[in-house]
Amino acid sequence: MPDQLRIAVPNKGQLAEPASAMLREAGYRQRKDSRDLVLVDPENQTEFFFLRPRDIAVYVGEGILQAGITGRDMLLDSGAPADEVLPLGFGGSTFRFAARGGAGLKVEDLAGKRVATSFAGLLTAYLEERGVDARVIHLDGAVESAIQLGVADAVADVVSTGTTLRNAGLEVFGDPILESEAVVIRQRGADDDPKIEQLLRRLRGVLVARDYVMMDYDVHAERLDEAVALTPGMEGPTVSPLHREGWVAVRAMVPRRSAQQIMDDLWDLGARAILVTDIYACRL
Ligand SMILES: Nc1ncnc2c1ncn2[C@@H]1O[C@H](COP(=O)(O)OP(=O)(O)OP(=O)(O)O)[C@@H](O)[C@H]1O
Ligand SMILES: O=P(O)(O)OC[C@H]1O[C@H](OP(=O)(O)OP(=O)(O)O)[C@H](O)[C@@H]1O
Ligand SMILES: [Mg+2]
Repeated sequence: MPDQLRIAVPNKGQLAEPASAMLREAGYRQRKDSRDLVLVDPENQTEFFFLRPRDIAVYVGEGILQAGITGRDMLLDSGAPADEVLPLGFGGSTFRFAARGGAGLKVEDLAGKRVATSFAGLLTAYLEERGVDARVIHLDGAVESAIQLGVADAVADVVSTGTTLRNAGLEVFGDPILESEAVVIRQRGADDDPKIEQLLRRLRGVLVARDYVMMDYDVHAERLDEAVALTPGMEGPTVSPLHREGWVAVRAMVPRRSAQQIMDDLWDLGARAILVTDIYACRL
């Protein structure tokens, strides 16, 4: 098919499940068997290729696949000619230096030392920028063991909760090298593509539906300005007349995480019949 969209999705690891869940929420078919390598979604004229997250930037950078989901850290580490076009709000992690607890290292102290990492591209660029001449030891994973096993003096690794580091008796030092999360990537300089625009609009819709709720309430017209200040909505709330003298009904989207506080504040203003509902999907 000529305008079939080809999209790369992580096949395993931390991003695989949440990436597929998000695409499913956006109305795309996703694989049922985690060993499937390709899934055709004829309704959306889209083919999904399940690939190692580390390889996704390579396929997209070469222009073989038109977009992909991977980690920002993996995109930058690859050096592939691809750019981030939409952050997706999951797979959040920080790329950081760590060493034995109490070692008291600073980044400048790494000169002449060995630093193990599975992100050699990112680490080398960071050390070069700061003029620190350290030896980068490239490992595939489980980097936290490198110090105890004596292959490195420090590591640079992905930290999420910090549990893995703690269990290995390591402590972070220096500023975070990179804040990462899952992102949609496209080939650098790729032409606009209506199918990609549609994919991005759908994913943005999922992000909004996850982060916002719809709030409805009734309030006395005299307190409307104060109420609207609490619930400004995206482009101003909908205000409709109520079949009750002096009262209006208001409807606005509010951030999910502050919904309870906003309800309390509206209540204190005299608002009543305050209802919160989930947004199933949206295009803003
Ligand atoms: N514990 C974590 N929490 C959140 N995100 C993480 C975590 N570990 C890794 N990530 C992020 O997920 C992305 C993919 O990493 P992941 O660990 O799944 O791949 P991998 O190391 O190549 O695969 P595997 O660990 O299965 O060998 C990266 O962008 C990384 O920053
Ligand atoms: O801070 P935490 O919540 O403990 O998470 C961080 C750990 O998660 C990832 O490991 P993964 O399970 O992907 O194994 P890997 O090192 O083989 O990639 C990452 O490489 C860290 O080791
Ligand atoms: Mg990993």
